[in-house]
Amino acid sequence: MEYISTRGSAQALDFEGATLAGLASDGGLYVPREWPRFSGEEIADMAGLPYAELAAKVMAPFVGDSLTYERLLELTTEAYGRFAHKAVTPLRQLDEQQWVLELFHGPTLAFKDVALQLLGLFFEEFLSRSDRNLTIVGATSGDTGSAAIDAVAGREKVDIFMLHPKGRVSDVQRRQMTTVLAPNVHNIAIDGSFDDAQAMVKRMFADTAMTDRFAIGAVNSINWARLMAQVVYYFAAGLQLGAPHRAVAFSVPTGNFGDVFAGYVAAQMGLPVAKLIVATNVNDILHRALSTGDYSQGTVTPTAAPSMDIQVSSNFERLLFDLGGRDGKAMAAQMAGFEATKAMQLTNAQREGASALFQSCRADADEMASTIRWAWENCGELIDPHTACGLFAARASGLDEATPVVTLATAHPAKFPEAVERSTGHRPSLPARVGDLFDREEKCVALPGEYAAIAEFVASHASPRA
Ligand SMILES: Cc1ncc(COP(=O)(O)O)c(C=O)c1O
Ligand SMILES: N[C@@H](CCOP(=O)(O)O)C(=O)O
Repeated sequence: MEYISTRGSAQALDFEGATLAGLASDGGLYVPREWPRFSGEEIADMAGLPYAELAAKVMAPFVGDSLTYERLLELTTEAYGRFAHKAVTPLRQLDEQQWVLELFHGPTLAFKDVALQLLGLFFEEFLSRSDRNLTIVGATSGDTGSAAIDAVAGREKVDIFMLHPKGRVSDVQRRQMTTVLAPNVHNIAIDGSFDDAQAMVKRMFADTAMTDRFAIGAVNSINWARLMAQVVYYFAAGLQLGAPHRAVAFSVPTGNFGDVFAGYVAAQMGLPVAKLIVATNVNDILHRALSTGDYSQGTVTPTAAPSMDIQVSSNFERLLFDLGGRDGKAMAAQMAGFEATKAMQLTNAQREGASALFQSCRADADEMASTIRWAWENCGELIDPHTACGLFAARASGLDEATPVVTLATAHPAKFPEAVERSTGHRPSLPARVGDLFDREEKCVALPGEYAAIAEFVASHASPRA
């Protein structure tokens, strides 16, 4: 399988190359040259497979020659063996139509573990084939950071620099990052928002003073391998609810558009998907884009779902590229316009293409709180504020009663205990595996939200590329 950039001018790479490169050299995002497609019969044959096997089957066409099928299966078995639930991503029924897909049984209690546990193993595998060191530079609004750090802490040939917006992640989220004291882990709290952090990460990929010295790598959903691994749980849920014979809708709490884009990929691969519901909090650039065609960056408002406090949604570019006829030149021009003006109108083709599969919804603070309460009082389930955005949108979707709607439960409620307790009167406790989090020492540097300061810090702590 070959990977091409959404902006058309970077060199095409194989899976190994795209995984290590992260962002394409022209500033675009890598996507497979074409979507692999399974027949109905092939999908039916996947029913009942253990998660690690399903993962290897779904991902094999994307991985191509970069790994043998047997090696890929060894890696998925290792990655998903670390999850606390045997089903890895168990599905729970809330009522006649509503389901939640629990994606938080990994080591750091959010859906990010599903992809990042595997990505850490891919890095190790591919780096062992050369004498290259990788300098990972990432941005987090709370969950990617801890999942990525857990996946690479202590690994040889990798340094990780993780930027988070100071004071804008929950205490549990911050401590899950800053209490990892391995020498290859560098936490940086910056003044600014997640969007500022993400922009600085992307800028570093384009900074030849850095890229000449360091092999900069990505753990954000910039990295195609992240999304590829997330496609698998759409198949897992769809198969349990009757795929390929029945279509299922998914409601996805959304910020950077990675998780829901993985659902789009599952649909391109042949999984019957009735609808993808894009659920945002009040930071609603995606809801505005999908409902009116206006993709313009607003100011970030802090919410009880901080991981979705995002106003520049990186992976939306992948969707626009695909819906716009895969024209890299046009995409580069559209993104240059957005970068210059912070605003962009979707083309007719992009709007019409999106409306065939997507609908969107925005939840404000009261709607999130009342949904957390509803799940507790009616179904006995404690859900976190991000999941609540998804479930609010699922319940408001107006979809035919016969269509099952699966909300992706993206984080464990104990990551956001105050918000959950405010709505339910119950304070969720942290699972035993992270139980002493509040007794551990923290290590983190605070830097101004300025690119030069970040680049200087990275340059003085990273290992040269070889
Ligand atoms: C708990 C949680 N839910 C939802 C999201 C949104 O996911 P995405 O950025 O893939 O849209 C994130 C992070 O972005 C998250 O950490
Ligand atoms: N919500 C994320 C933001 C980064 O998104 P990513 O999926 O692109 O890594 C976080 O928790 O850090």
